Amino acid sequence: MSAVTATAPTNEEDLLEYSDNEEQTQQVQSTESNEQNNDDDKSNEKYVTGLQTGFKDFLLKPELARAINDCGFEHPSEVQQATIPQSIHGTDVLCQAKSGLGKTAVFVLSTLQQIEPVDGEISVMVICHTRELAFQIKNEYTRFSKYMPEVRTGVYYGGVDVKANVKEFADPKTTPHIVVATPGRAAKLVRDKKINLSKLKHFVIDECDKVLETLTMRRDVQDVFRQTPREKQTMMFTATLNDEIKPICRRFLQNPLEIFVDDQSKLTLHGLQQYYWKISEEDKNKKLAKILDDLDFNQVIIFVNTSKRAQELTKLLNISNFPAISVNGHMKQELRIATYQAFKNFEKRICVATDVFGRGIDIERINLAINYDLPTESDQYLHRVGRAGRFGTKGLSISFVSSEKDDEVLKQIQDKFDVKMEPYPEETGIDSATYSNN
Ligand SMILES: Nc1ncnc2c1ncn2[C@@H]1O[C@H](COP(=O)(O)OP(=O)(O)OP(=O)(O)O)[C@@H](O)[C@H]1O
Repeated sequence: MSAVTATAPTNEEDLLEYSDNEEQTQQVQSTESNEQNNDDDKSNEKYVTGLQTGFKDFLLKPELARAINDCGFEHPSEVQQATIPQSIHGTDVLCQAKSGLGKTAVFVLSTLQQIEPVDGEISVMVICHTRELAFQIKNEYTRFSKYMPEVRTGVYYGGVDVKANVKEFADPKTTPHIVVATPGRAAKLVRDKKINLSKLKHFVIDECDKVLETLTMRRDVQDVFRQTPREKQTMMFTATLNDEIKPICRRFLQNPLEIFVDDQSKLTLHGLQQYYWKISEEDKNKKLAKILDDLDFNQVIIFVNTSKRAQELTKLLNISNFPAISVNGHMKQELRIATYQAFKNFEKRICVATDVFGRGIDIERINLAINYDLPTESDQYLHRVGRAGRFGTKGLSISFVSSEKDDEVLKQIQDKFDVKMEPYPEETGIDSATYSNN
């Protein structure tokens, strides 16, 4: 991980001039500014650096310090150490750091540290790409603002009646100080003039590469961003950030602290064993059943590429006595959130999901991620398998490879992230001690 401070001037016009085909080149004046971050390069194997910085060194509000303690966080992770000292003072941030090492806490703690809640004023806006992730981030705010009862956080996403949202924003006593939203719903509320962002102080985009790469989402975010004051803190986070998307991110930022993982191999999760299994499409169900029978997993997430396949596979698993649930885009919104919650609460151990669950979702007990369908691009693979092995824990991923296209993607994954995936050892199996955290 390397950190640089960058001068990336932006103004409202810059954003208005956006063109989707436009490639912007930023003149970045970068200086290696943070020795601690340079040291991190060498200790990348560890998720907490040897410096043993404690959360108390950040001099956070006592209410926050107590909540952190209640969460059982002992030491800040590498990315938290590299980012929080500046982000709590209002510096803009563009941060890439590997999956599961606590990027969420960076913006949740930084914004809660700085917030001075005023009735009727929205201070913080967090945008992310899926409804489940918005819901999860809202819960993180609830967890960390436990001792700040005056702070209200609300979550807003499509698929639910907008009227209830509008009612909340109409009354200063119920208007949230912190809004967590998906781009479409946030833009709708802004376009219909139902929310007032003129007092906004912090703007956060989680999974920023995904949000800004997808044209509809990017347009929605721009519409929302334009309604916010120029003077504010903007922070962006992701595990994957390519060179095409960086300049687009920078357009929203002013003099940001930038943390990048220059060497993609460092994105590999060290606690995660990764296997592939070359099989035909027809054999997938049989082999999946074998894995579920043979392995001693805690919770498993099985990724497929379409909602229809998710539904069919879930049905089949249930018929075969593997009690499974599914989260996919073909479900009613309330059921999607309820299912996410049930899985998070360990009520079911097997979840079949599309990429709705492919990024950001944090379920502690998942120690097995299966790509029943391999994703079509390598970055998405990294996000998916990162659902297992959270925060330096052990985990296992198995990816079915069943077409020429899959072969290509497998090669890209191994080259890009410099990871040597082994064929799944069907005969010998895998010692559960190597992927189980019990
Ligand atoms: N300092 C810490 N000590 C212990 N646990 C932590 C700490 N920071 C974060 N965690 C926990 O680690 C898990 C992963 O954090 P989080 O979801 O923020 O990761 P992330 O970096 O956003 O990952 P992704 O890129 O997959 O979205 C969460 O369960 C979180 O509560």
